[in-house]
Amino acid sequence: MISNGAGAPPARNGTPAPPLLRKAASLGGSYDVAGKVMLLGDSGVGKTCFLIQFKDGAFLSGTFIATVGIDFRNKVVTVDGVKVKLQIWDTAGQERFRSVTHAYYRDAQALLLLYDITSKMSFDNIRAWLTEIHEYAQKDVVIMLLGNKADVSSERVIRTEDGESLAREYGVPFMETSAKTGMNVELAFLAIAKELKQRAVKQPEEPRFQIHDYIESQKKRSSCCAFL
Ligand SMILES: Nc1nc2c(ncn2[C@@H]2O[C@H](COP(=O)(O)OP(=O)(O)OP(=O)(O)O)[C@@H](O)[C@H]2O)c(=O)[nH]1
Ligand SMILES: [Mg+2]
Repeated sequence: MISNGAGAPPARNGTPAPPLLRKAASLGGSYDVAGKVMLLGDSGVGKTCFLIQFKDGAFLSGTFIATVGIDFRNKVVTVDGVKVKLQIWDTAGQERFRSVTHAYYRDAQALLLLYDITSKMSFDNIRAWLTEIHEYAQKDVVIMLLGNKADVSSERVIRTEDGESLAREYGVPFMETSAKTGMNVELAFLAIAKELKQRAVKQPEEPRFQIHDYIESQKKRSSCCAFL
């Protein structure tokens, strides 16, 4: 069994606890595993709304207030009986804050890279974001590509297939999301939590968690686009 974080986790089968798990326990608090997730993508794609939808189940409509610099929220999710504390960093998409956010890439275990399905520019900039990620993030960082604002089908300019093929090219999982309706928002974070949990507490006989397969089997698809 895994400790609730109040003390050192017990050794399983005589093997010491993996580093992520040990670190979480030594920090105290009621969780078993901790990990840092960063939200990335152009200004206005919906990163802050995506985080608020996950954290509070609410949608920030009305005037768009661009994030200044960087901010974070914590949320603990339970996956397969293990409590995973996600420290979610919400970055500013505006170019002038780029040097501030670069400094945070190195510490992140997972990156959620968003574009807006109603903005071609935000989609075209994904390649540049991936170049930055490869430059500044850890080699084994988990990356997920998300096409946000899937609720606005009337203004869609990026087809689902375009997102899928870009994700395939870079070997990253993909889905369309909506910070407004909540579509696939929780799933994105749960998939990350499952991956982090597996990395921290995987038993030798346990099959490796396949994030691509998990997302493909769980994701909801937006019903639209037949006309595109
Ligand atoms: N319809 C719809 N609108 C959204 C969605 N997500 C965000 N928005 C709207 O898009 C605008 C920008 O959202 P933010 O979450 O502030 O964008 P951001 O990516 O955090 O932008 P920066 O902080 O500048 O990087 C706001 O007006 C939101 O209400 C969505 O899924 N659907
Ligand atoms: Mg923001």
